[in-house]
Amino acid sequence: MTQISAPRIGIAGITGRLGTLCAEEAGDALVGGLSRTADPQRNITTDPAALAKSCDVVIDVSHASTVPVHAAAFAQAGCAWVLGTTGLDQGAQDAVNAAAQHIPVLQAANFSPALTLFLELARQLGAGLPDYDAEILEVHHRQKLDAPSGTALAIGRAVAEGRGVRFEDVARTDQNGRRPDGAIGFASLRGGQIIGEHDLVLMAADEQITLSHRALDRRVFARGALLAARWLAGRSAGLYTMADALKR
Ligand SMILES: NC(=O)C1=CN([C@@H]2O[C@H](COP(=O)(O)OP(=O)(O)OC[C@H]3O[C@@H](n4cnc5c(N)ncnc54)[C@H](OP(=O)(O)O)[C@@H]3O)[C@@H](O)[C@H]2O)C=CC1
Ligand SMILES: O=C(O)C1=N[C@H](C(=O)O)C[C@H](O)C1
Repeated sequence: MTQISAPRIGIAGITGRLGTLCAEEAGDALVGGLSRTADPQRNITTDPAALAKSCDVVIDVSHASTVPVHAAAFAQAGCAWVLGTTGLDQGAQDAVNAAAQHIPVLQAANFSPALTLFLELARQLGAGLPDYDAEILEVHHRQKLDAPSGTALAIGRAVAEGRGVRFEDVARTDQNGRRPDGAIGFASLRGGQIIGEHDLVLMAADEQITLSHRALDRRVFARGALLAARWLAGRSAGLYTMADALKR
């Protein structure tokens, strides 16, 4: 691994809510971005291969449908990839895993430092309270496209991992019928301009515990994405997490 001291950064989804903030946080390190509409004056292209050639690392906060194409282009160019886009289907996730054989990829549904620690606490709660009913509630702005949020799914995976069960066997998004033992349930609310709220609730007959996170400023994600990009550029190929980047 050759750590790059001042990596050149590109942003996929640069015109979006989070992409705009990432561009601001990148400052002079920003090389350009990806959009469905090119803007040569800002070095915004529609071609992922062209962006990747001019960058050491791309922060990707765009749309799940772009993931397979980005995976192939960035792997081909040898460009590091910080992937924050959520709503990936299994095909897109397979493309991410394949790219990580060739380039360093840091995938995080949530770039917040506190939320990253939340995942570790969720794992511990899952392990320590294996028989409690686990429910995850997430609330987001009215424009959000995917549900449950990527973060909610990551919290659910952490609880399942703590319990030593396959997430796919216990995840429950449909609340109809009697609650199966061991299920990990999800509920989503959409409205207003809520930046991102996540609660993990573990319930027994005689007590309950709630772990809560509230994003108060979307910039927390942008700052985390930049930290991840600077940490990732120049690393060996592999699939990394936000927890890796935050290790002291
Ligand atoms: N990891 C994290 O911490 C966080 C992750 N996210 C995730 O980042 C992603 C972007 O979020 P956000 O910035 O709020 O979203 P926006 O919709 O504001 O931005 C996404 C951008 O992606 C581009 N895009 C490319 N292809 C498509 C497509 N088919 N449909 C829609 N947009 C497309 C659009 O740019 P153009 O029109 O110029 O092509 C758009 O502006 C989401 O998946 C979200 O869940 C969000 C917050 C935090
Ligand atoms: O779309 C958003 O806004 C957010 N998406 C991420 C997710 O799906 O978990 C992270 C954050 O909650 C904001």
